[in-house]
Amino acid sequence: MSVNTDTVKPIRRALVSVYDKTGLEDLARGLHEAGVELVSTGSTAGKIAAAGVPVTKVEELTGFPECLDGRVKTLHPRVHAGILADLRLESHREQLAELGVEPFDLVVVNLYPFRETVASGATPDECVEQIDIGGPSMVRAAAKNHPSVAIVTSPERYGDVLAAVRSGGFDLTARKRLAGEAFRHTAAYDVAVASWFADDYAAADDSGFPGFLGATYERNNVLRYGENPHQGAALYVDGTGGLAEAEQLHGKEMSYNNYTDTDAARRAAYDHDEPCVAIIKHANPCGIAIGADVAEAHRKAHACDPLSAFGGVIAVNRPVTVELAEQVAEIFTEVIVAPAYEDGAVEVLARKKNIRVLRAEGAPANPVEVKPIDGGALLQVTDRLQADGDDPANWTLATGDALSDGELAELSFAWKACRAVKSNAILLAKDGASVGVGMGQVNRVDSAKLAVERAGEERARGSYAASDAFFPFPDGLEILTAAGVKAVVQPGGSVRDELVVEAAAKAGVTMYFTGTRHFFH
Ligand SMILES: NC(=O)c1ncn([C@@H]2O[C@H](COP(=O)(O)O)[C@@H](O)[C@H]2O)c1NC=O
Repeated sequence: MSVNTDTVKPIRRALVSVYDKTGLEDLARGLHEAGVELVSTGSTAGKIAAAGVPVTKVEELTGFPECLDGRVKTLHPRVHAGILADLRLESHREQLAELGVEPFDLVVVNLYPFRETVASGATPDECVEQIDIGGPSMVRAAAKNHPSVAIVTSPERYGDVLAAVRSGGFDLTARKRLAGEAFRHTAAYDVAVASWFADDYAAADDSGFPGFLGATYERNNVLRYGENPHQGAALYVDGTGGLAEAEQLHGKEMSYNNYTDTDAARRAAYDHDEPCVAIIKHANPCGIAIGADVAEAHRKAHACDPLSAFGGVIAVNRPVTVELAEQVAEIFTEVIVAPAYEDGAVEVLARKKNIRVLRAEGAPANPVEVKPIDGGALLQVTDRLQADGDDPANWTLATGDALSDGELAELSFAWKACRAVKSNAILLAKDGASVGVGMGQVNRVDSAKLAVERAGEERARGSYAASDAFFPFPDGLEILTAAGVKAVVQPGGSVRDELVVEAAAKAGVTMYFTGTRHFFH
């Protein structure tokens, strides 16, 4: 970054008050060596002094002791006038001189660990005690007064501070950027506090939904474009890891559509406890399968619809083996995402220049989903196969012979895999693999036709069928029975269930009701 020497402001006096003392000693030493006078609070001053660096305690400056267990330390006009004086104004400079207050050129503050304290399961009183008051006041004051003061809120910036001090100070552009970072820091902090009050400590009702929805995201990177080339787009992260912060081990930059498909792929693959591979295009599975290992699961998933799998996004719920990598390297694939890669697997995948290889640990974990709508947002608890009806032990046999354990496992796989398909969804499965998927149709009959057509006569016969929602009429089901499916699982609950059950019985097909629906839009 080029420095504008006209606006560079030398740093002669610094106020340092930090909870996280990482890098503090080196910072203090560096500032002192550059001739900067240091003023500091309680244990920060203690650590600086212990490092052999001269430091003035805030209480010497204010003439008032730190009190109330640290609740009042820096909340004093001698501190805040020193931070807030606009040194461009003669009147402010004169008032400081009259009051005997010396200005600060640099403020270094980081805040009490409120979020971490809540996450540790601390008592409400302990959490409240970790709401920093004096720190944000100083940070906001210094950020507001960036024409005169530089504000630093992260130890990661200490290197920049020392470089700036040695070269004469920060210029206005740098001080503005630091002020922006500082306001983001306090804004995120306040959102965390307000959310804790709204979610937990002082929830307005027992609906389970907070009265206030606050979220803070940092821009991670600007993407080439959005869903289409005429739409600008960028990726933001919330600091919880997941796909948004996945490590890219190889390949071209991720696109907007790569992210949405990879998200859908991980959602699908992690629904299964067994080694699973999901191949996704336009957020729908063109193949999903479980296997003894991930290579077998991939072969089965790919066989579902090899034509559509071209240019797909693959999610794996186990480490990628070299065997799987060899298979994937043979097929044009946009993205592969997995929790880990065995030695040599990335090298095999990297033979293809364009495939994006991502490592994202753990299953998708967002407990709630927020969907923007015009003028607002919808929030819902994330669907994670958590309903009673997702366990075959709770299914009701609506008609036909009860399935054996092995057959029930097949039907259960179809039920889980069907959840990954956009509604209206019908999925046919055999041997732990999808063989025909009917997705995104505006009536269930067409979804059934699509699933049967994609499976082909041979694969449809004897397959296990799942429907994400009930059959409103027998017609959709009849497409499946005519194709010779062995069993069907569906939520049930239609006013015409009786007719649907009758049609299944007539065809000699076993049908289970789950009592649970899995719309996915
Ligand atoms: N109350 C105050 O006047 C006050 N002034 C600064 N602090 C915080 O005290 C911490 C540093 O304290 P110490 O130097 O004692 O470790 C910093 O995180 C700072 O944000 C304060 N603490 C909380 O509000």
